[in-house]
Amino acid sequence: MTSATRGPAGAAFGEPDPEPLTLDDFARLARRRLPPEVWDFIAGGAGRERTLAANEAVFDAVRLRPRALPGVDEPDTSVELLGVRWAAPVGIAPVAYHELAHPDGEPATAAAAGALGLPLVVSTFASRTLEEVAHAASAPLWLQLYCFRDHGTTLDLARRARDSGYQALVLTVDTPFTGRRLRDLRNGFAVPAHITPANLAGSAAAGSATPGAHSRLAFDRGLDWSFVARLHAVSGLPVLAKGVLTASDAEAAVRAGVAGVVVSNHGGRQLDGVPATLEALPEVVAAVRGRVPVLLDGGVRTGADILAALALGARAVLVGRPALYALAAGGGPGVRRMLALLTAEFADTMVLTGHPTTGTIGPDTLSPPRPGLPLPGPPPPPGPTTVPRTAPHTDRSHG
Ligand SMILES: Cc1cc2nc3c(=O)[nH]c(=O)nc-3n(C[C@H](O)[C@H](O)[C@H](O)COP(=O)(O)O)c2cc1C
Ligand SMILES: CCCCC(=O)C(=O)O
Repeated sequence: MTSATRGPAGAAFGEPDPEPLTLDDFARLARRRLPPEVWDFIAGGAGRERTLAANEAVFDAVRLRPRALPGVDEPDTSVELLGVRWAAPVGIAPVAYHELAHPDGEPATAAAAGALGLPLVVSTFASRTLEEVAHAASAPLWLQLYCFRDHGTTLDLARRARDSGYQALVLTVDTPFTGRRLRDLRNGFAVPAHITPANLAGSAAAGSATPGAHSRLAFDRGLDWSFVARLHAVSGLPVLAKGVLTASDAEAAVRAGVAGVVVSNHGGRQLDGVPATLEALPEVVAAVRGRVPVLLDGGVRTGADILAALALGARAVLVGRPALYALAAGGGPGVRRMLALLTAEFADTMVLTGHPTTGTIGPDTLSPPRPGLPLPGPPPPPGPTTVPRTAPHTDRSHG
């Protein structure tokens, strides 16, 4: 990454920004524009940031198998998720506080994603109300949920999502509290006072501007898998689990009735030292055995990365930081351009590997792992998995 005083491609500070051609270009532009502590909050990870680095490094180590004279004219990049067609197998991951990147916030992101027929997962910590985001959207919206100690707050969000036309809920299962993010601790990072979690206004969970401290006070650490059924019961919406990295958690999620699993390490922001998501994907895909779709997020930065994730069994991927970087670099039009670049790269990669549709992308699209490279191996053989017992279905609300 270039320093804050150098522009993309080494342009000296003060020169006009060149047109971004890659997602990495958007990151460089964002870094120049954002206050350093906001950049650190977005870009950073937990602990020594080993998992954060691994997410991209494992994608970088993938080697694709090309197809000579592929005979593919216009590939069909679309996929179907929960009965709905996405224009390409990529959506925007739930990311808190889009207003940190640009005052237009989540509605701008939603409009950009909608223009390309791609979904947006709205965060519990969105800086605009979920109703306002729905108003700006024209492609599927899902709502990500954290479960607060006051379950009523979370269940209300689920009902509001249903009433506003959201098509699914995404329960984040890797965050009993936010991880130890050393950059934020060193910077004393707090969300600026004018940016608030709009959907929590007036609730007991509205809390403080310091995400780490707030999560330790407000999130329900006693949550168990029975909450999946509870969310479905109050909203009627399909519920996906986000933050699954192992076969046993995948099995627990499927038994709890999820409609999908998102292989995620929260962008390296939770437990430092866990595998890169592409490494974890084969184990989860093998455990899920096709019962529900598997998505992946973490480190996806090119169209080839999307292809690699699909080759190893993901139905679709989500991008997190690139959305905020593009928003910082160019508002809604920036996000639109970022998504257009990513999907165009993916379409090119489909042609060059000989795939007319996403359905044919399989493991034979990748070269086998080479010794010494951190590449995902073949999925482990199916076998018994240890599943934590799901607690009886009780209402655990405290208020
Ligand atoms: C600034 C920031 C805020 C995030 N906020 C949330 C959130 O509110 N809920 C959630 O489930 N995940 C959140 N995530 C994690 C993302 O959903 C996603 O897992 C991760 O960013 C994917 O990795 P990528 O950024 O490398 O694409 C956040 C990530 C970032 C960078
Ligand atoms: C309490 C805000 C949590 C946002 C989040 O999930 C993240 O920063 O990774």
